[in-house]
Amino acid sequence: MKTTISQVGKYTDQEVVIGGWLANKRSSGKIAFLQLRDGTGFIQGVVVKAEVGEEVFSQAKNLTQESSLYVTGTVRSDERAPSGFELTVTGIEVIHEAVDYPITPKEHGTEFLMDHRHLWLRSKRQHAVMKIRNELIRSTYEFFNENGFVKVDPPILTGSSAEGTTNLFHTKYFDEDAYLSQSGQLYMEAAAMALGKVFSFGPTFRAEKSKTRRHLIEFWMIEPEMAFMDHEESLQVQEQYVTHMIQSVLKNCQLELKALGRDLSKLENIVAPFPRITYDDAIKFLQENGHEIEWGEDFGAPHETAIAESFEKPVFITNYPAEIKAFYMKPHPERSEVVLCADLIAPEGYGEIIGGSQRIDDMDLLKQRYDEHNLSEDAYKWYLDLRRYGSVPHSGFGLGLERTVAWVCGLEHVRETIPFPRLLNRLYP
Ligand SMILES: NC(=O)C[C@H]([NH3+])C(=O)NS(=O)(=O)OC[C@H]1O[C@@H](n2cnc3c(N)ncnc32)[C@H](O)[C@@H]1O
Ligand SMILES: [Mg+2]
Repeated sequence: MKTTISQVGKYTDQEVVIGGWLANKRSSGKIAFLQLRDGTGFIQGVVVKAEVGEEVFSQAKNLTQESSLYVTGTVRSDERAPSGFELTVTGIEVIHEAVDYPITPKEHGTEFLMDHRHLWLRSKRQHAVMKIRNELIRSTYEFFNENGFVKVDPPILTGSSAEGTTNLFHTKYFDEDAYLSQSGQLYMEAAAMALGKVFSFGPTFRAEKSKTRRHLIEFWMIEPEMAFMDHEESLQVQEQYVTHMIQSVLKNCQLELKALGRDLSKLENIVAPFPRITYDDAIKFLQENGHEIEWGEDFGAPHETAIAESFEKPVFITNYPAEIKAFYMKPHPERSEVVLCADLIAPEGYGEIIGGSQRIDDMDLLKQRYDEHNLSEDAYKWYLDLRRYGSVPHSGFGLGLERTVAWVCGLEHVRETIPFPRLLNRLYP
């Protein structure tokens, strides 16, 4: 019976054929242990010379790392195995012999691994990260579909910037200037006026010269937008969404979390509601704890980490100064110097995973912001039309997928959270 490693449990004590690769091997004169992988998982194949005879045993002994092969064997339950099963090998058919596979079982430096990302992706650790990334994506669609949101895909090639013009990727659109999308938000606002509650999921681009463990040049963002919902209602959607994702990973990715050595107690208590702290109180907290920071300044990574350390769940920091936030954010009704926004800061030093706000819904105020931010009325005329024809209160947010993957997996750097990371000075492979 041809099957995959993830399905062997259905064939205990039966003979199966698995197509895969040799991830690693150790052997003695009488027995060989083959670490096999097939993309769906990992399993150990045991080859006993006395049982398989000289020819098969010699094949096993001569197998090279990452050679592709078909293995025939009997599935055995084994509670010591991570998957709960092992294979008693009875036959080997080599498909293609891999010679001198560069990523050997010994330690390798980061740059070496990044230069071989197209192969590094095969390792058990990267496999676990990609499976958790997949679960975060799957549970995202599940949450928004179950809550009446419609998937809408904003353009990647745009003529405008949502998050300021300092980190835009320019390109030509025939004879016109164009930019790779920094955020689909403005288009999602138009979609929300047509469909009520919408969400996007796609790549976004920031030409930021930030060389930190949290910054990618190309990253994937989930951007929900909700007509008739105010700032607080949006925060409730955010905390329910993050809760759903985390609990889904805990339910469906135990094997992968174990492979990463992740402390599950750090994730088990991640359930709504999440704490909220105002920007004002965050500034006071930092000043009282020895940080040199004045009201009006933005938070850096050390500030976010210090604030988050006071909480075991992600914490919303709300109502930042208007001066340090984007043009589209709605001013606080009683304090025009702050805006109705929030960043969601993950625990354990993982920093900002969500940025969101209630949007300006008044046309004159938005026009005033265009002037203040030197935005071209032509490029943004369509965005103003959303306030000209049936404007409504509306809110939305953007969750960075890779930062969320880093937090959930307990990873040191976002480079491991995306199949082919684009970092400062890295466009290969
Ligand atoms: N629809 C919205 O309201 C989203 C809004 N226009 C926006 O882009 N907000 S954000 O710039 O804070 O980015 C949102 C999130 O996107 C992530 N982000 C933002 N920039 C990056 C980089 N450079 N690398 C990785 N992840 C990044 C991070 O989690 C942020 O919290
Ligand atoms: Mg932000």
